[in-house]
Amino acid sequence: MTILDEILSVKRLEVKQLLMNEQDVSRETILKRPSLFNALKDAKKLQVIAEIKRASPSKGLIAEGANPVAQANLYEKAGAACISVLTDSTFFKGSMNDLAAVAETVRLPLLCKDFIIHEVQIDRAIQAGASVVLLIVAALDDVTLQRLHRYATEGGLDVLVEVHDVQELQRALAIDAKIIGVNNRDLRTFEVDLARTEEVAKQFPFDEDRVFISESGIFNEEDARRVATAGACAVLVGESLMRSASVHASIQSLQVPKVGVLS
Ligand SMILES: O=C(O)c1ccccc1NCC(=O)[C@H](O)[C@H](O)COP(=O)(O)O
Repeated sequence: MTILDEILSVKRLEVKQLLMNEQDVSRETILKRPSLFNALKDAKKLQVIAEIKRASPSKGLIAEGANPVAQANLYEKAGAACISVLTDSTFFKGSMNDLAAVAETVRLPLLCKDFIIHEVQIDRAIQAGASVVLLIVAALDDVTLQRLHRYATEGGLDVLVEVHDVQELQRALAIDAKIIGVNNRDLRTFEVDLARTEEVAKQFPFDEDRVFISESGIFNEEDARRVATAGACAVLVGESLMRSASVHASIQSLQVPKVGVLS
């Protein structure tokens, strides 16, 4: 059993619980946030999606006592383009309360980073103030992927569709995903390799309608330059920012010039 299988079995139980309380769920959101797609598309420099990450299956505790609101404020002041909040509690020690608290303070696009398998989780993300949700291709069959993508888009959300290889990229393109991220972390071995971004980039249809993001294992300017050279317009960064002594300096160092891939 892979870690993703383990996580998904917990998510199925969580969804059952959420559905028992479904009458509480509305798709109301309080604040309209800027579009993540536009923020990434128009920027001249590599953009940073800065993640609030207390712990992870691969690294254990990273910053257990971190205050998500204080961290999000640091990210916003340092020039992050989007804040990502890990809301899973079992494996990442996050929560929907973290997301809701961050939503009250920052005005940036806000990503609910979880393992979404059902519409009810999207409703909860909207309710907590998210403007972006993550759909992981490896976690979903094609029909469910398309259904959840449409549901989130119709709910006014941006959707980050995560892939690990070229096959998954083709599945993301088949549903016309606009924001596609390559996760550099192998969810079976936890091995991180930025070559994943480079491999997928070779088959990525760079055009005005799509943005390409590199996720995981970005620690320094050299990493940022490498994925920017491959065509990424943004990086999603958790651990290195959570451990950074100067979030401002770290984020600034990742904002390297974007490399034009459009012909
Ligand atoms: O981080 C993990 O160990 C992990 C394990 C299994 C599934 C997902 C996992 N991480 C989620 C993420 O996508 C990362 O938090 C995100 O890309 C940031 O990665 P990093 O900068 O390496 O912390």
